[in-house]
Amino acid sequence: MTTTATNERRSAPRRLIRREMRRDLWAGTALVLLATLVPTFMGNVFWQQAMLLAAVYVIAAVGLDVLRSQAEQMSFGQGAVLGVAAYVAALANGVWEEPLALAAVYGLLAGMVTGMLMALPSLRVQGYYLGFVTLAGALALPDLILKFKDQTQALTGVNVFPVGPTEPLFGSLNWLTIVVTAVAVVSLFAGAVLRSSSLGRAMLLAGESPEAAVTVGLRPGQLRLQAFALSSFAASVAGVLYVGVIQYVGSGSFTLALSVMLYFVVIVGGPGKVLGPILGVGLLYVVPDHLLSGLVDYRLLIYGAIVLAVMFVVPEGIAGGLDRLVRRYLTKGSDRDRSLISLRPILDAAPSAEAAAHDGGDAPLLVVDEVRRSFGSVKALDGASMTVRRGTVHAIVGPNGSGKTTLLNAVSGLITVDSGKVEFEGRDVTRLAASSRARLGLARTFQQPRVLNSLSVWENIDCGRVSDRQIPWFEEALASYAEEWDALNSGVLPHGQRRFLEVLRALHSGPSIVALDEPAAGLSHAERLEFGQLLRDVASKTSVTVLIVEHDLELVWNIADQITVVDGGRVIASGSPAELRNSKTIAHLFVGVEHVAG
Ligand SMILES: Nc1ncnc2c1ncn2[C@@H]1O[C@H](COP(=O)(O)OP(=O)(O)OP(=O)(O)O)[C@@H](O)[C@H]1O
Repeated sequence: MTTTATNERRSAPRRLIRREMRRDLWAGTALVLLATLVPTFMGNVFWQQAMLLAAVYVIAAVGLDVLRSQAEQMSFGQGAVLGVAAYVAALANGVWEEPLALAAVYGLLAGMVTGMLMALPSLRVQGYYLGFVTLAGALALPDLILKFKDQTQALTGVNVFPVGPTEPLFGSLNWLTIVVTAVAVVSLFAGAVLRSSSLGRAMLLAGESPEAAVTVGLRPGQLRLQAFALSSFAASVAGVLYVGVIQYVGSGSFTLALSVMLYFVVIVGGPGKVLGPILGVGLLYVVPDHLLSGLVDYRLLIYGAIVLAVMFVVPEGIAGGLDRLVRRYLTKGSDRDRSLISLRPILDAAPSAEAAAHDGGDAPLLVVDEVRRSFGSVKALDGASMTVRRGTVHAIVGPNGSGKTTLLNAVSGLITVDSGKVEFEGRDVTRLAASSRARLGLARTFQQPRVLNSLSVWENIDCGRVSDRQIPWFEEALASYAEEWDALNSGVLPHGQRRFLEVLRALHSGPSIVALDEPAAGLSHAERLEFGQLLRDVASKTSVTVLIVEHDLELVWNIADQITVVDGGRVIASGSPAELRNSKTIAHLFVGVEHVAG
């Protein structure tokens, strides 16, 4: 068999930061430097402090953006994490009289613990439910500070005098200004590096489609916790720096309004964009609090109006809107002009000896034994059994609602079964999670291709690759397209090409079997013919077994070695197309089969 475990490094495009982010990173760096250093060198202490606080908010917003747009998690509690870190650092230095460095460490630890406590519910709930849980954290913090007023000195607040860091070095320039500015710039770069990394792509896939993520071996819960840890770290760093800038914390310092502002900063600024946090902080903090300082009591009202206006005009946020404009007017040519993707030349690169190679001899690759699964009173699988041989194209067919997709889900582990057994490569995987099955070589595609439009074609193919399994010649052939496909935006791919992309992604994980759910749905007649031949070649040239659920019987009859017919959750017939062609048992299920089979 060609699938091997190897530590060879892939010859994929390697870059620390995605090309299209670099311009924004330099612009963001320039904006941060200008905002903090111009008032500093002009000796304007008021604006110096205002801009340092804005930089602190940028740091927290970059972290929240990782959570919001990379991991697709909703948190309204970022202000509380920042607040706990700030409060503990202030208490440690101002009350317990610990040195500044140790106080900062206490603050960071307290913020991280708070963030991770808020993250735990993300293992069970997501979306708005998670948002509400984190909102409770943001609501509770001011009350908790008051409740423990003796310990928190809530009535007087805590003053901190970071003498060393605020000592002038040159004019108004001090270490605090240098550190806050540097950390804000570093946070922009760190966010961009994360987005460009395989970890960032894995987070994105797990956030947008947890189902697709587990089928390439990712663990979405773990990735969500990692995203929370990163964003909590950013908020905690921001909290500690907040104490240096404001030099005071009190019960009213970290109200819900702070969490709301940070969330809106991300949404209004442009989720997933380098410049988003900077533009968001500019519009939602600097404008209402300083440029319109007389209206500060109407802060929430101003936020609301700005959010509504921006969402109406540029739903993708200001940075997203700017990006669209730049693409439209400044980018020469477009992805639409490029040749799109193809599997054919890659499969044609197969060495001729490949077809015969199968580890494991004649032993079946996959055995499904008497599997049952009910949804309420519906018996989706009612004792279904099936044996899939290596290197074959094996089709599952049956009428609508007969249990085909459920059978595929039981095989790939996307659902648990009530009883019965699933064996893969001789191993009982019935109780194994989908991600673990994927790591063993069980790949999967979906009825609706799970393609991440914000990533390039190559990044989508390479998305969340977690094991070292690979088909060496396939990787070599694929790598020759890596540069070209890395420059191709997957958002422009038509439906049929998105299917190819999913198959490429599945094969890129070096599977023993690839399970495809209705791959021909939505394809034109010509595309179906091409796709059928490609699947045939996948089985014969890569030794990867193809398990396919399909309604298109013409396709099935033309490419399948074995067909399993499902009805009412049971397997009612199984055999080669020749064996099934004249079966009276199933003829009534497929009007026109004989005609199709010709
Ligand atoms: N998550 C679920 N909750 C409730 N019922 C479900 C669920 N998944 C499947 N079912 C039911 O189980 C039965 C089998 O569904 P399944 O999707 O496996 O059929 P199918 O053969 O793939 O159908 P189709 O060809 O229309 O895609 C159907 O009655 C369906 O309504």
